[in-house]
Formats: sequence, C-alpha cells, structure tokens
Amino acid sequence: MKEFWQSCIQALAQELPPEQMKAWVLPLAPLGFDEELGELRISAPTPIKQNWAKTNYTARIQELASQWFNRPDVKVMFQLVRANQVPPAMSGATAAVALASAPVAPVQAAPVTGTQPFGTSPEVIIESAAPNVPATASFGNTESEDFIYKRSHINPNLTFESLVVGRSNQLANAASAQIVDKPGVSAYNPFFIYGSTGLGKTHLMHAIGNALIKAGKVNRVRYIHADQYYSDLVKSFRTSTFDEFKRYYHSLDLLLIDDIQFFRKKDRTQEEFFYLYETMVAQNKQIIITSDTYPRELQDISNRLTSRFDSGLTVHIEPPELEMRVAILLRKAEEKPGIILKEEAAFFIAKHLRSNVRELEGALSKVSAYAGFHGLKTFTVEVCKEALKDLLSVSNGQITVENIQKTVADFYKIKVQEMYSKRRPANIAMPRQIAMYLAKELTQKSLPEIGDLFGGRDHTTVLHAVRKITEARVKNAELNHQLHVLEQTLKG
Ligand SMILES: Nc1ncnc2c1ncn2[C@@H]1O[C@H](COP(=O)(O)OP(=O)(O)OP(=O)(O)O)[C@@H](O)[C@H]1O
Repeated sequence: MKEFWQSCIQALAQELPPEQMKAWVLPLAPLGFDEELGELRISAPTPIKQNWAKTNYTARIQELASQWFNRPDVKVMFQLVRANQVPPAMSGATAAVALASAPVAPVQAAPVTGTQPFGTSPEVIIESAAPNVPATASFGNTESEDFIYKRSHINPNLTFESLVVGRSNQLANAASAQIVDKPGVSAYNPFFIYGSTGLGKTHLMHAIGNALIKAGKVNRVRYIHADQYYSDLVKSFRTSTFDEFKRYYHSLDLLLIDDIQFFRKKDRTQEEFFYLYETMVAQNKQIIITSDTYPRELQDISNRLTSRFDSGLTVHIEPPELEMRVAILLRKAEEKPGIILKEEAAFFIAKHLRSNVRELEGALSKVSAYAGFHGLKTFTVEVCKEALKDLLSVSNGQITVENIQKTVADFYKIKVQEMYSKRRPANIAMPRQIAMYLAKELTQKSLPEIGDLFGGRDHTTVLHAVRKITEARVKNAELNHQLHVLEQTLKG
C-alpha cells in the first residue's frame, strides 16, 4: 500500500504544478485497500481538501490504482480524518493491506521505514521515500533543497567554484555551463565526459548537479556509480522490487552516472539502462555519463548503447598541465586552514607528480601530515621534499639535460625551444644560462656536449654561463633561492 501511494504521488507530481501538489495532494494519505470491494480509502484532513480531491483527483487516482492492483473495478473514496483523529478501524482484507499506522504524515521528511523496496540498499531506500517528501515544493525553500540533496547523493562540496579550470578541462567546463543553462537540450544529451582516472570527471558531474539544484531547475536528481546501479538492479530482482526500481529511475529529471565502463559484460544492466536512457532522453531529462574512454572505445558494451552515448556531446578531460597543477595545489592548500604552501613548493610537487589531480591531493595531504607532526605551518620545498621522499623516489628518473631545460623553461615560463634558439633578450638568455649551469652541475656531460644540446653552441659559451651564474649566485640572494628550488626539483 505504501509503495502504491508513493508511486501514485510520484505520478501526480509529474502532472501537477508543485504548488498544487503541496496544497492539495501531499496532505492526503492512504487508509487502506479493501480487496473484496476493490475500495481504496484515502484520508483528507479538512472538508475543503476532501471535496477538492474528490472532484479533481478521483479519476486519475482510480486509473493509477487499477494499474497498480491490476483490476479495473477500483473505487476511490476520500474520507475526512482530522489531524488528531484516529482513522476508523479496518477489518478483514482491508487490514491486511493497510498501512500499520495510517494516516501517513502527509509531508514527511524522514526516509520511509518498514517496507524496503530495494532490498537492503540504503541508497535506494532513501530514494524511495522521495514521493512522500516535498520534492516539488518551491525551490526558495531551503528545506526542500535539503531533501533534494539528501536523495540525490550529490556532494555539495564538488562545485564549479572549487574546480580549477585550465587548458585540459576548458572545453568540458564550458560545455557544462551550457548544460546548467539549458538541461535536457538534445544536442547535449547525453553529456559524456571521458578521461583517465583522477582528472576531475566526477567533480565536474557533481558541479553540474549542484548548479542545477541551486538554480531550481531539477527536482529528482540522482548521482550513482555504475557499479552501484548494477548492484541495485540485481537486488531489485532478488527482492521482487524491480518495478519500484524502474519507476524510480524513470522518474528522474537528472541522472549522473559515473564510470559507465563498469557496465562491461553486464548485459541485463545494459539493457535496463538502455530503456532508462531512451525514456529520459525522449522527455528531455538530462543524463550525464563519465567513462575512462570515449564511447566507441568502450569494451563489451552493446553498440546500441555506445552509439547513443555518442549522439549527445562528448568531451575529453586531459591531464592538467604544469601551471594548472600548481594552481590546483595552491587552491587545495588555501582550503586547508592555517597552512601556507609556498609557490615554489607547489612547483616542486607539480613538477614531480604529473599524472592526475588525485595524486596531487594525496601529496598535499602527506605534506600536511608531516608538517603537522613537526609543528610546521609553512610548506617549503625542503618540507615537501622530506615529506614526499618515498613518493618521489619512485617517480624520479635520472637527471638529463632535456629535463633540466624543460624544468628551467617551466620555472621561468618561457618555451623550451628558447633553450636552443639564438635569441638573446635577457628574459630568455638568463634562464638559458641557468640551464647550462645546472647541466654542468647536475650531469656528467662535458662542456662541448652541453653546448651541442643547447642548439650547437660553443663550449666557451657554456663555460661563460657557468662562471656567470656561479658568481651571480653568491651576490644575489633571490637568484640563489631560485637555483636552490630548481636543484631540489630536479634532484627530487
Ligand atoms: N580541476 C580540478 N580542480 C580542483 N580539484 C580537482 C580538479 N580535478 C580533479 N580535482 C579533484 O581531484 C580528485 C579526483 O577527481 P575526480 O574524482 O573527479 O576524478 P575522476 O576523473 O572522476 O576519477 P575516476 O575516473 O578515478 O573516478 C577530487 O578530489 C577532485 O575534487
């Protein structure tokens, strides 16, 4: 009975404006269903509401009940039950299917207890309470936003504000803004984000969800990992609650499904998802999918799905470039109260850890733990080097002249080609001489070999650079510091 009422509310919420739902439908509550008479009794708390419901909703609820109980002769009765009144006792078949303690509080915030439509999965149990909560209430109402959040499994911290944008995710970020602007538009549906692990796909997906909820553009939102979707589906078969499962997903406004590659070889899950996909897209309900690869490259996923994934907008997130890695580290450090991450220390970490953002976060946590243990608030290159000793020894290769040229070019924000060019403006000549100096200091190469690697320069040019930097270093504290950072970075 409870399930029926939930699905009934859900169906009505699709058809009626939120104000009407709140004022007239949510105050109603099911009393019971008499199987012998085919009588569905529903309580209304006031005569006005009783009358209104009778006039306006009888036919539709009757239709829904006939489908649900699979009989054409259902009669709907609205009974006046004032808030402090105990509903009349039920007997026989009625009692068997009635709610244990009807009437249900019409606007109920807490998850439903008792019947668990999706087996033991708390993920979906909370969701199944959705129709009973004021999901369709006004979005100005923070409580209602709260409910939407609770049911959605969206992480409120993963927002656009906390996402650093750089070359590698610029396009994905711009496309996301379009979706927030006009969710469900066919050109962007589905929105398919792919890229390797730890690059911010999930973050972006949550950011869109957060923005759409805040903008009041979606009511029924769900973030789910593909593997969890699979488990919930299996559970629904086991517990004979598949219809609930299906109804719930098919009623969503926004579905965020993470790591779709987990559907690999799960044919029944793929089939069910295909139907869900078709339903949502046909109704202009937005679907966002992440994956470790682009649609056509997905292994063991049916063609009819991958071709549909390709039919909306597909974007790639690439590994962040050095500047972005530094920016991410500085931003993440700002979020940790009471610590200061020096820019050169961020550069040091970013230079060594290139593959993904999760790795950068891990490194920063390690440094924080190390610094905390030693009572240090400022993270210098030395602190980072010490804290990340184990991590860096794995990722660190031998120092080469190419590596020195690249590191120095990155540090002074010039192109690496300038290391071989003949151009001599000071902002280029100086870093080039520094790179030559470091090549002599940190590698076994001879002066002529180094000259060759710097665009075929004479060994005397290299010697001049080495002498010049050696002297300048002694006199110029700032230069000495920069060289120190570069040395630490290169040595790891
Ligand atoms: N551009 C970014 N700005 C700020 N934080 C980021 C950025 N990219 C990723 N992150 C952070 O890095 C961590 C990993 O990101 P996320 O989980 O979104 O990666 P993913 O691409 O979904 O990885 P996986 O494929 O392994 O699920 C998260 O904590 C996320 O907040």
